[in-house]
Amino acid sequence: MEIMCVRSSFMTSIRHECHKIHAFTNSQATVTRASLLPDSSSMSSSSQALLFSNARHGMRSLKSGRGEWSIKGSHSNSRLASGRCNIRAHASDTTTSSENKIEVVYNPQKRIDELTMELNSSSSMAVSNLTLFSPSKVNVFLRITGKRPDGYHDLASLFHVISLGDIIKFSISPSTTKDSLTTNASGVPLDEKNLIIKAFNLYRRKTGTQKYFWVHLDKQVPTGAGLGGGSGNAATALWAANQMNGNIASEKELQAWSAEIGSDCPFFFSQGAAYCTSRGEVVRDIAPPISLDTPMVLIKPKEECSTAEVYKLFSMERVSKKDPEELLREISQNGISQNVCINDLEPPAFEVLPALKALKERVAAAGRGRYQAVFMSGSGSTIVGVGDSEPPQFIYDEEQYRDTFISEAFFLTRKENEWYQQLIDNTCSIEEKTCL
Ligand SMILES: C[C@](O)(CO)[C@H](O)COP(=O)(O)OP(=O)(O)OC[C@H]1O[C@@H](n2ccc(N)nc2=O)[C@H](O)[C@@H]1O
Ligand SMILES: Nc1ncnc2c1ncn2[C@@H]1O[C@H](COP(=O)(O)OP(=O)(O)OP(=O)(O)O)[C@@H](O)[C@H]1O
Repeated sequence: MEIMCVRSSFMTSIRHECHKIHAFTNSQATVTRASLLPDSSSMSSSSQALLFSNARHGMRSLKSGRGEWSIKGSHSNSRLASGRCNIRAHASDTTTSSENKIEVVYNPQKRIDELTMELNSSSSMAVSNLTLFSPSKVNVFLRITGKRPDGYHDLASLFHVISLGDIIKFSISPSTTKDSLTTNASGVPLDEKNLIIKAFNLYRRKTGTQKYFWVHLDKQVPTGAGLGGGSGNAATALWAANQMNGNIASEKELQAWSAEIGSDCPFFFSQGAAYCTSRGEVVRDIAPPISLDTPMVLIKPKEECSTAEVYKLFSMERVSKKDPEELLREISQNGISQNVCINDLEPPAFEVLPALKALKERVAAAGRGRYQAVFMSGSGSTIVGVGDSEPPQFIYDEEQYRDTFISEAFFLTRKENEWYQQLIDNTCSIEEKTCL
């Protein structure tokens, strides 16, 4: 018997599946012993800890008066990149003389595939509640190739979705006149200026639909960070509105419409890695050029960078001469390196925020040999170190960096007809890498 669960609802699933074990062994008998044997050798220690703790909760909640559930296995401290989440569980019914063992293999990716198929087969049915992960992005390189008459700049950039993201809960509102938005974050507008509300207005205008929404935005991505958090929210809201209206628009239509909200929005309708040109809205999907299990650290000082202000200070005299197509080829063939991670917005951003230049230089110097590349994302103010999930020690030690935002992240992709999924415990899994 093979039973699978989705990682994000691991605890619920394990409870459910343990009930099945119970029923399978003997519906009258009390299952008195079960053990979980995680395939721990291939999991990172943080994933193991989480699985062990969730498993314990699941088991405890099942424990009958006389029953005893236990978990076997031990944590390994080694941090291993490939995070298979298969777990083998043996349940035995010791009220009978024979040991009745069942193997339960938790294969999260298979479960995700299964759920996706279910969703696809009912894709014309509108849902009334939806919770989605809204990821952010980094610009692995960002070349500015010209100034346009409309005030925007032409760019050529390798964008990649990353695992740092917000959680957004959507439901259909009884209102026929307005959307309602709440959030945990201060400083994020809750009115028509919010990119989520802009996305709903756009969706209704384009499709002629009349549904209004209740939304709660649980913000984890800092604003003014060059991580496109707001743009990701807008793309996620368009996706949600479409789901809640029976998927009447195609992904391509959502992508094209989203350019009216912001230059970064259409990218989120790629599958996670894309070469973007024009003002950012011309999106060419590419195979992820960097291994998805490559860790990175995001370091953002408390000061924000305004995108408009950075572009205002930009000058074509300070740009790199490297051909962006060449940069893309190099990274696809040889992987990420400091040479390819060029961001033409660094000079103007460092003018807006002089301390950012020093931060980038210090991270690069302190992490030499540790990070394959250190660069600024978008218009700043996030500095990204690729190759390690920890910042250099001075970030923790020095008073000036006390309110610095620090997060580990991984590169992330999605499948067609599916939205991005949150990585459990922010840990990359090998299944996600092979499902591309
Ligand atoms: C820096 C990047 O994040 C790189 O991905 C993007 O270029 C910015 O994209 P975004 O935040 O979606 O930007 P938008 O909301 O479209 O534009 C904000 C402001 O940035 C400037 N802007 C933006 C994009 C672009 N290609 N050229 C520009 O000059 C414009 O002054 C614009 O008024
Ligand atoms: N849903 C939203 N989430 C965050 N900010 C929003 C949202 N809607 C509107 N905003 C406004 O947009 C500003 C920029 O936020 P955002 O997180 O997109 O910045 P960013 O990371 O610099 O984006 P980009 O990389 O696209 O330049 C915020 O200061 C906020 O006032």
